[in-house]
Amino acid sequence: MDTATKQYTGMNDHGDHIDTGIGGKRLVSSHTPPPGTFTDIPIIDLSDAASPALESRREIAKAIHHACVNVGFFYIKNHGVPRDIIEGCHKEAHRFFHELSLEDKMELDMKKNKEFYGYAPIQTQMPPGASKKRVFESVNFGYEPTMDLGATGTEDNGPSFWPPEDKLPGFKHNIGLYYSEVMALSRRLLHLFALGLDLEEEYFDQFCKKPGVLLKLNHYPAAIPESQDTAGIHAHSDFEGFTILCQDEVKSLEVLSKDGHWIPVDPIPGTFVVNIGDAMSMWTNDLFLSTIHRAYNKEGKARYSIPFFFGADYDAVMETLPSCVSEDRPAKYKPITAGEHVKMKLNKTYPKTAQV
Ligand SMILES: O=C(O)CCC(=O)C(=O)O
Ligand SMILES: [Fe+2]
Repeated sequence: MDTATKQYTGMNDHGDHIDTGIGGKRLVSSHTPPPGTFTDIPIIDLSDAASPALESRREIAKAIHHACVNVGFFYIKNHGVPRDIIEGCHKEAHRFFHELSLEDKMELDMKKNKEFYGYAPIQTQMPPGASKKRVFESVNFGYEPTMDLGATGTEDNGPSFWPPEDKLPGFKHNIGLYYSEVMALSRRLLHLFALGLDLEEEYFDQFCKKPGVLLKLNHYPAAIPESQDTAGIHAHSDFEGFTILCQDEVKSLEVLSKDGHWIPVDPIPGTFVVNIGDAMSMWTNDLFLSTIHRAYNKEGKARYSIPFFFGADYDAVMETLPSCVSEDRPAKYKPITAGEHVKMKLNKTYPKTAQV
């Protein structure tokens, strides 16, 4: 098949609706979008994110707020993460997936880690109890205060599985450089979210002392040996507060618009994609959209992506934000700790008996 016209065949999410992670339904339209339909993901310039002028910060916060309410996805440029550190992280992702044997990778098997850190392989067979195969491989690394310049303590949320230094020298160091940068960027974004929501700029800091964050390396191979499957990740919303996604140059990612159309989120050099996750949607009483997205192999090429999921401290109680409730908009969600919410989702996504 011509790769340019390759159809989406990978996963069973092409019905007339998709369930969100928090009890809602999103329609999927079978019609092409009418002319004038919003199909662009906004690009927000963060050059002034740390400007001493409150008005400049407020301008950016307004643009972010608008994107969160209307799309749930936006690109950020001039985000401050050095290019060589991003390239270094991509290089390490490549080394992880190609220089380690499957046996080495399985030493880090996520099924053996209480916190869902570690490696999850491609599945060529449907595992018992699973509703979907996992047609990509990935590895997750949890919060480490040594990789957080804003850390106020020295505790992690449980140890990650890192590949041994003699197997992949320099891996942890280079991933750590990227980790620290996206942690710092996340903390800047939190201030902008707060400002846009008419809260004190530092409002979220109290809930993010030992945050539930996860850096994930994804590899979607060009072809899966002995399988008809194409690599991809099925339509889903992310669980945490928000995600900072670093893509390579291969086109693959799509988001479901409010009116039910799949919109490409093609890579733009020098940018990250930010998307709202379920926790932020709950926290804002559904004001911010945790948008359904998927990635599949449209170009017939191997692809790597690096999402960084940012969630509040596991013991932080997410109670609907004061600026997001009103008489016409009563609170929809009961208070829940960020940990309870995320663990419930992770348990469903990666059951210890059958990873999906
Ligand atoms: O690979 C991508 O572009 C998206 C990955 C993703 O959505 C995820 O890992 O949650
Ligand atoms: Fe995702």
